[in-house]
Formats: sequence, C-alpha cells, structure tokens
Amino acid sequence: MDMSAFDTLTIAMPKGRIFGEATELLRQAGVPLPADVSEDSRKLTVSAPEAGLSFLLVKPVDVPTYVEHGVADLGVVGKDVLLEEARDVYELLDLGISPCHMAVAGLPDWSPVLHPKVATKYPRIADRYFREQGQQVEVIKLNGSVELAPLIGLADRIVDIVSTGRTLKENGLTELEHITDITSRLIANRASYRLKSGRIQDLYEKLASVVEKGEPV
Ligand SMILES: Nc1ncnc2c1ncn2[C@@H]1O[C@H](COP(=O)(O)OP(=O)(O)OP(=O)(O)O)[C@@H](O)[C@H]1O
Ligand SMILES: O=P(O)(O)OC[C@H]1O[C@H](OP(=O)(O)OP(=O)(O)O)[C@H](O)[C@@H]1O
Repeated sequence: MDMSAFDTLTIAMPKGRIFGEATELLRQAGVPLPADVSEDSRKLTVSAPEAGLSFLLVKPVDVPTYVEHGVADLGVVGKDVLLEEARDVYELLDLGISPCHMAVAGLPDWSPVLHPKVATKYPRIADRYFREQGQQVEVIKLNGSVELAPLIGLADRIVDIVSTGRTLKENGLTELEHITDITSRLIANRASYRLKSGRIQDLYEKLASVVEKGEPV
C-alpha cells in the first residue's frame, strides 16, 4: 500500500565519503534502501513508495540546505558541515560514522606572526576558533588542496580535516592544534519533526539502537 505524501519521509543522503557508511547504517536499522540508492547511480532522487520513503542524493555541503527548507525531512551530514553552514535544523543523533577531526596545521618550523594568514575550506569554523583564542587572523577561503597553501606561501597555517594524517605527512605539515572531533549526524527539519514525529521517532530509535550496539558499519 502506497503511503500519502504526508506520510512519506524524505531523506537527504550525502554522496561521496559518507555515503557507504550511511547507507549501511540505514540498512542495519531495517530501512529498505532501493538498489538505485547507490554511488554508481546517476539518479538524484529515488523513492520507495511501499516503505513511504524517498531519498535525495546530494552534495554533502548541501544536505542542511535541503533539510532547512523542508524539501527533505531528514538528512545525514558531517558535523563539520553543520558547524560551517549553521543552518536552522535539529541535530537528532550522532551516528558515529566517518570520524575525523578538524585541526590547525602548518609547517613544523612555523614561527608566530602577529596576524597569520589561515587557508581553509571552513572560514566560519576558522574565524570562530581563532576569535575564541583571542587571535586575529586573515582567513583565506579555498575549496580544496588546502595543504598546498603553507608550502607556497599563500598562508601561514591551515584549518582542515585530518583523518589518517596522510595528507599532512606527505606535504611535510604538522598538526598544531586540535579544534574539534567530527562524525556524521542525523538532522531533521523543524516542522517535519513535529508533523511527522511518529515516523521520525521510529527511525531515530532504530538508528540509535544500531549506533549503541557499536557494530562496525
Ligand atoms: N579525510 C576526510 N576528509 C574530508 N572529509 C572527511 C574525511 N573523513 C571523513 N570526512 C567526512 O566526510 C565529509 C566530506 O565528504 P566528501 O569528501 O565526500 O565531500 P566533499 O568535501 O563535498 O567532497 P569534495 O572533496 O568533492 O568537495 C566531511 O563533511 C566529513 O564529515
Ligand atoms: O588525513 P587524511 O586521511 O589524509 O585526510 C584529510 C584530507 O582529506 C580531505 O581532502 P579531500 O580528499 O577531500 O581533498 P580536497 O583537497 O579536494 O579537499 C581533507 O581536506 C584533507 O586534505
């Protein structure tokens, strides 16, 4: 039996790094994911009407936008994106997947300057971090290959994600300060959270129980 649009839950899924772990977690929680909710698929929206579910396959940084505007009821997204985008959404659950951390890094022989230049994909996080440290910096926004900046004199330091540490190591950089730990989160649209509370609560509980068991996804 197909459910009405009112009962359908739309979930914004991040393509890329988080995707595999996120879909595996949903499967473990008993969510029937259609075969074309897959990294190989070029489809951007997939529905499973019999389960009352619909999936949007989107860029990770856009997940909070879809959820804030209510075109998705729920989303899966990294805490880094939530901190950077500062969207008006509920953060429901730490899914514990795709762990990494945000750090300040630089050349090992870096010596302090009064107003360092900081290159980053995360200008808000960097701004807030250095403000809290009482340090004035000039933030330079980049969209990738951030580790290059100190090597070629574009910046004195970087703020970026560290996971294995391989990118820092291979570029001769060293981690200077740990800013915050990052994992992926389940987020919800504020109105959906009230209007679809039964379905959202049901999925929340199933996911929370999988996360609590802590089995590798
Ligand atoms: N080593 C890592 N580097 C970057 N993000 C990581 C890492 N490990 C886990 N993550 C998580 O994965 C998310 C980024 O995923 P992904 O790299 O697919 O997206 P993206 O940054 O939009 O990709 P792109 O590099 O194409 O711009 C981050 O928001 C973060 O929460
Ligand atoms: O500690 P590691 O395991 O090396 O992972 C960290 C690196 O991975 C990410 O870059 P990404 O691969 O997304 O490329 P980008 O330079 O295009 O952002 C991140 O921005 C770091 O550069």
